[in-house]
Amino acid sequence: MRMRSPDPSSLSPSEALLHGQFASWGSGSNSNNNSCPNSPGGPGVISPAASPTPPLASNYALTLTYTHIHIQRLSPRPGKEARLLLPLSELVGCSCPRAPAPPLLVLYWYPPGKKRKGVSRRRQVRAYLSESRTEAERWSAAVQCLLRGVTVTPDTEFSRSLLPRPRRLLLLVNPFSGRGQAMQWCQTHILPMIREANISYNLIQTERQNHARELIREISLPEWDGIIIVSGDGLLHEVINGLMERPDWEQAIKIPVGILPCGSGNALAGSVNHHAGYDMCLREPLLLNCCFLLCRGGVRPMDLVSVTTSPAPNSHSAAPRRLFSFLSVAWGFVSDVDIESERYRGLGSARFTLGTLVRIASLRSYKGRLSYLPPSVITTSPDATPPPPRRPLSRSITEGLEGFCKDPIHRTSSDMGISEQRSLRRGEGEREKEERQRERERRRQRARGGGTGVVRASSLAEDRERELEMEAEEELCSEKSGTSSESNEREDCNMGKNERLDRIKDEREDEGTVEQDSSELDDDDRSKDGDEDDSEAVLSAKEMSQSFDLGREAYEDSLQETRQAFRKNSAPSSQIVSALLSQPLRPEPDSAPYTVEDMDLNGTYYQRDPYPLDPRERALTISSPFRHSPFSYKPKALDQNQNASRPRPLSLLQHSQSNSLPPKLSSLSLSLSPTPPSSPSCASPHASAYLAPRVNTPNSTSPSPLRTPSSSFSFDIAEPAGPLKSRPFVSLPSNLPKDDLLPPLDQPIPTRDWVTIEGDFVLVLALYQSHLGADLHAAPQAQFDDGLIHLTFVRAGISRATLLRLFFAMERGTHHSVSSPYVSHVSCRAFRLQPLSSRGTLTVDGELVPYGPLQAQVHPSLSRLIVGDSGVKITRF
Ligand SMILES: Nc1ncnc2c1ncn2[C@@H]1O[C@H](COP(=O)(O)OP(=O)(O)OP(=O)(O)O)[C@@H](O)[C@H]1O
Repeated sequence: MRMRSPDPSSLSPSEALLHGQFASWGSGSNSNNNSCPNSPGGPGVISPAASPTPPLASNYALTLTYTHIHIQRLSPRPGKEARLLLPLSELVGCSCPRAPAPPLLVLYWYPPGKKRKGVSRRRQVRAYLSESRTEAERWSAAVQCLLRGVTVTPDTEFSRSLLPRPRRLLLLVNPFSGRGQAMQWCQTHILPMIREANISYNLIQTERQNHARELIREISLPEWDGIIIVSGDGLLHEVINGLMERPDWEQAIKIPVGILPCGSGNALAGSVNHHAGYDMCLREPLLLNCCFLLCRGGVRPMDLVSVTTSPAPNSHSAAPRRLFSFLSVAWGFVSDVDIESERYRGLGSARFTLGTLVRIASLRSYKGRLSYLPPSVITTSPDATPPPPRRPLSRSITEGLEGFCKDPIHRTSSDMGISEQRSLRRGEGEREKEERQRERERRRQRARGGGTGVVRASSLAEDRERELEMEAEEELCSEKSGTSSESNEREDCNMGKNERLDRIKDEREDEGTVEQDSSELDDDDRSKDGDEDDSEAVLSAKEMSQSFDLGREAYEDSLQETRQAFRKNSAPSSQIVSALLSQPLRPEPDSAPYTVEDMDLNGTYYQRDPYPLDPRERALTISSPFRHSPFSYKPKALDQNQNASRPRPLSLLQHSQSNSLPPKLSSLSLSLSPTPPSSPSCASPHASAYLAPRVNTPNSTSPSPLRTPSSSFSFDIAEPAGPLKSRPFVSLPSNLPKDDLLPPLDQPIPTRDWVTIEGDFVLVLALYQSHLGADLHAAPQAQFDDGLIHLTFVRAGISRATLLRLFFAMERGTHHSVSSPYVSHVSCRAFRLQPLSSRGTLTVDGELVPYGPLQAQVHPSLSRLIVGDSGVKITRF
């Protein structure tokens, strides 16, 4: 029992709404208990034969204020210790069971208790026996009035008639979500609490994909006070889109929606939990927190993002498709992990951790173009008159590049670490070198007059990252020095290290005179000599492979152990990763080292797998993504090995068969054209010549506008990574909110105010909630209704160690302090993503969408989310 001051007798009469005397019920001490006072029958099933007064009854004085119930034991042993202050904010409800039950005031209290990780609520039912039924009902009505936000004063005559009608909720349960526990948790946790909060409900189990979407399109909404999803985020995606497909979408989308987390990611539930001020938690503690907040009933506005995707390849219509998203758009690493980790679904949320490790071990990158509109730019419709010319608000990305970057947008990326110079053909090296020399001069002049400092910061971070990698290599070398058979590798290691040290030294010397220019110097040095560059790349690939190679057995053992650990307990990511990484990260003596096997004429490395994985997990490995074409290709077999024992949602089975590897790509470069390369035509049927890719053969130095017949270079809309969710075609209402910041998907975006980055990406993530999963605090600054899309993008070149650090830090939301020039976090109001790699996965709210150009715009506060008492703009439902 939690005894707290103040003394109820010290309350001023103006604070007290009610005061009365009660006797104990049940155990006699009325101490904490987790059973209903009417047990074993549960609330409202009281046996009249039950003894109302135990042998040693206690007496209590109860005082109700606006915020608390003060409980003072009068006998036996009155005194300071016999006081309890019960905050109304921790109650979900109260009741007065009907006759023939005794006249009881029953309080349903869910105080938060500290757990090893996060908060766990514990149900406590406290029952007090009143002198009369009228008195018990008066108290029950008073407490419920306060919980429902009814205005009361000390003069109010409390009765049931003051209470608004009980709330009615439609619960939609996906019985297959997460580990398939949704129905069980309904019985054990959700329905009992909802009943205690005096909420009436209808529960519908979904039977198939899109069932919820179809239901929501048809039902009469005024009958419901809220629609609650008992599942993962995917079912809410269906509900939101079902609401937006209704002719009355404007009212429909205002119906409060809530989520009770039973999925494996539970991103929105993680955000709700976080904004309520609770520590990160998973599984039942998270469910209890969210259910508690639902019963409290606070609602606040939530932004929705309108996403326009390319048409599905097999669809009749060639028109882009529009859908509404409440959570995220992901491309590359994040969507790959989401889709590929379906095979570990039995692990619950740990599937993402395992998926992350697997994907980090076989890292891929994707060529593409990302354009976004920063939030401070006030832009009207693209058709409207352009605003007066002013300096673009594209901050550091284009700053410092004026004059350097005339038309080819992809060069702007070099300032942020994309360093596309490294992928330039040798024939272009001289011209580039001269250009850079001139730019260096310009920068020197600018540096004398002050500058942004952004470039400098990036280069330092890059140095740090290189140093860290060298430290890792050094460790590896020193470990290897114990084994004589690997002396050649040791030499390689040292050579690579010395070369790099020299290079950093050179750069720093230059920095002594030119503060802001390190990234250019770095690039300059790198492109100094094509031969040197190549050999260094080979070395680097070798070093990197050594650093991160996991031997087959070690990996499989650790995987096995990790899986066992997962089964026992769905631990937070960091514990899981430690379990996995506690295995020595050394190559097995027998296993072939992870080396460059071959290099084709285009500079594409073919590598052996870092470890002979299950063929399903075999994937690409990047040696040194900036230097040459990043991809080497290993075909990925379809996942034949799904666990058939457990019924699975159709979409999950489909996802699990995704064949999402990028194809073998020769080194690509884009022909340059004066036309702003911001149209997504690369993947549209109306592809423009300026984006036509060309093959970089040794003899082809000039861009060819013609398409190559090679299928791997086809930029027509590619097959999606896996079969897409079959959505019945529903024509959207014509008066949906317009994406006034965006032109149609097949037209170029405005050049003014937009920022475009082109290059090789490891991931692009657009998030509008604070969490990407219940334990991934990926956008700490995000609010439900901030009117912003929070973009994180990671460019190729990032080391695996840094990427892992980034995800670790994301658990605590501290990843913005992970300094790497390859990682960027920006906010925007609209963006366009144009994948230039012909294969990959794109997800919206974790659901697969057609792979191809996609664009999105935020629509602030379009919907309403049940969040409990957190936040300021709360109305009750
Ligand atoms: N009864 C059902 N049978 C098959 N599929 C269903 C059923 N109900 C819902 N679905 C679909 O299952 C997919 C996954 O659902 P959901 O996202 O809610 O769970 P999850 O994937 O376990 O959770 P999370 O997204 O948090 O990982 C959704 O695309 C949804 O449309």
